[in-house]
Amino acid sequence: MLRRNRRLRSSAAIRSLVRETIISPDDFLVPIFVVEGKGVKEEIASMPGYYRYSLDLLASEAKEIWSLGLKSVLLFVKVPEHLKDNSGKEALNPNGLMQRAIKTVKDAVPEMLVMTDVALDPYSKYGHDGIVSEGKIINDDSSAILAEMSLTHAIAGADFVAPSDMMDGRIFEIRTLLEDEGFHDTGIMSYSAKYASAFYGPFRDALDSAPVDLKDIPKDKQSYQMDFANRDEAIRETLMDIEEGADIVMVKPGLCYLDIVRDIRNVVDVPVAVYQVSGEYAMLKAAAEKGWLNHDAVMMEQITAIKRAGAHIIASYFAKDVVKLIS
Ligand SMILES: NCc1[nH]cc(CCC(=O)O)c1CC(=O)O
Ligand SMILES: [Mg+2]
Repeated sequence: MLRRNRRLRSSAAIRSLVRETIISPDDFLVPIFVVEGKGVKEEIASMPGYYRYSLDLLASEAKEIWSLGLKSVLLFVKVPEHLKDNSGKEALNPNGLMQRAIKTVKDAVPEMLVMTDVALDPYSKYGHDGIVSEGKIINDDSSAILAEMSLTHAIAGADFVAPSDMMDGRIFEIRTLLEDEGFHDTGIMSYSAKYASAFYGPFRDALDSAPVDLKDIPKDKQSYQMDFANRDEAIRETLMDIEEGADIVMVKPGLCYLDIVRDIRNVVDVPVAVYQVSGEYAMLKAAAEKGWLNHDAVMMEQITAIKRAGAHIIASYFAKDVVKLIS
């Protein structure tokens, strides 16, 4: 007898009854960009509708995010030029912008889950995620600094640190130092399979954190972020991070890496996060502004695809747009 699959598509009611992937506010991690100053809410030119906030406005933004039913934020800072060097000194400042941002969000919304980006690029005069010496990013020295940086975040009250640097062994370094210092409850969301992607452009504009064009300074991050041609390598990277103590693992970017998301989801027993990055956000905003794509329809299709591929958690600049649409 003919199987009539269309019976399960014949009405909105049956389609919603059999729908396999449902989007909820609890799926999202909301990235927030923080800057020094007062009363600052500045739009990022390449990310229409996304802003950098000074601490006084960060508090109200956190409250607004919470009021929308979003419970988790991922903090990033734009560090003043004069504080950037090749040592990560400012990253370790207990009264640094990130450390103050953590306290600001926690004071404003104590129940908010606060995660923090851990990498040196915003603090680096060279725009790299680690210490640069003789044309190389020095892995072990950078990992040690990143562990100290994570500790300052934990002391400031971060619930999770999110190392986005891709140094080998940094998860072990971070976990060991947090345990030694008694921060048994501070989690690690590791950017485990992070690719050397061209989709980070708008983010680097937002934080002024791109690699500089100087002699003996690598022009890109390909010696530490992964080659986008590689698939099996992502499993090795991810299993290593779990072994070293990661509580959550991440694939990044999102849309062009859904095969990786599914591969990882099939082999791990920890939550899988996916970062729908700034370039993915900018693409849709630009096409929608041109009237070439239906913003909300494509946004929901992209977010659903990322979750369908296996993401438990989606870091997305669309988070507020989505929850306003689905509530
Ligand atoms: N290491 C810092 C970091 N953390 C998240 C992103 C990109 C996020 C985005 O593009 O939305 C980057 C930029 C980079 O690695 O160069
Ligand atoms: Mg790794």
